[in-house]
Amino acid sequence: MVELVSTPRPAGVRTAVTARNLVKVYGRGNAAVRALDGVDVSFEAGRFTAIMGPSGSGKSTLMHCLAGLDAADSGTVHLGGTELTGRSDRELTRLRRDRIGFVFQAFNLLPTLTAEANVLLGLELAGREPDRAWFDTVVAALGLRDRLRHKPAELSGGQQQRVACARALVARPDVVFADEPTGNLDSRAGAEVLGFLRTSVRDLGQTVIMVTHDPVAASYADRVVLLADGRLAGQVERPTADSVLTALKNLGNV
Ligand SMILES: Nc1ncnc2c1ncn2[C@@H]1O[C@H](COP(=O)(O)OP(=O)(O)OP(=O)(O)O)[C@@H](O)[C@H]1O
Repeated sequence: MVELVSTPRPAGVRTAVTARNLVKVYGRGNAAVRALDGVDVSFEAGRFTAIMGPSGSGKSTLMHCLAGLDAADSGTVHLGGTELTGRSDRELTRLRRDRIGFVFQAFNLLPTLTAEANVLLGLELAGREPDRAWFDTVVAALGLRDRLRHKPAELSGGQQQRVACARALVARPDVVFADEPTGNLDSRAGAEVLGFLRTSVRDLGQTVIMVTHDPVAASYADRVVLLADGRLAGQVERPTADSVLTALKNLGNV
């Protein structure tokens, strides 16, 4: 284990997502890869956690299993008090729709819809009425008020990712999963998106779990969880870009 700084958990901290002894194997026989090799990890509600590790260490696989996008071979995942493991695709689709927000590297906006329609699409598909006051809060926090009538092609990459963040938050999900959210952005636009994710945790009480390769991006989080070879390899509390880089170097892979 590297840089394992443990801080006492304040009383009353809720756990948003928990994985226990998670195992995921791709392929069979000699070609089998243990992408997750018994991962035990918890993510506290109301905190911003980054998942880091070398290429191939299992970050995406872990995130997909935590978010109910992929099924582990064994072990359990709980979203709050709800067990995700063993559920049908239909139940998982509903759980994701109702309780999880996603921000992907490639934005994944619908090109024919305006920014506003993209933000509200998930609620519409779920048959839920938007809370207009909350919509306004999220749109204002992301600086999107004068961009709502634009289509994605008329927006910069940073603006498109801010629309994706608004779409993730507008349904007040239990947790937002962000997969390399700044991977397609320049450093200024990336800093804006990370600053917003940080604000959504601090001011709006959101829970964010982000996969990233970038120690600077990880420094916006409250905690960094490190993976190596499909296993938990340590964590860094109150990370800085330097402390994250040191922790990664101590894994022997940078
Ligand atoms: N669909 C798949 N079929 C076979 N092997 C896979 C599949 N998906 C992932 N793997 C393997 O599982 C391991 C973990 O992959 P994963 O994508 O979770 O790592 P990662 O840490 O997200 O990597 P990166 O930082 O490069 O995106 C790797 O060895 C990868 O080659």
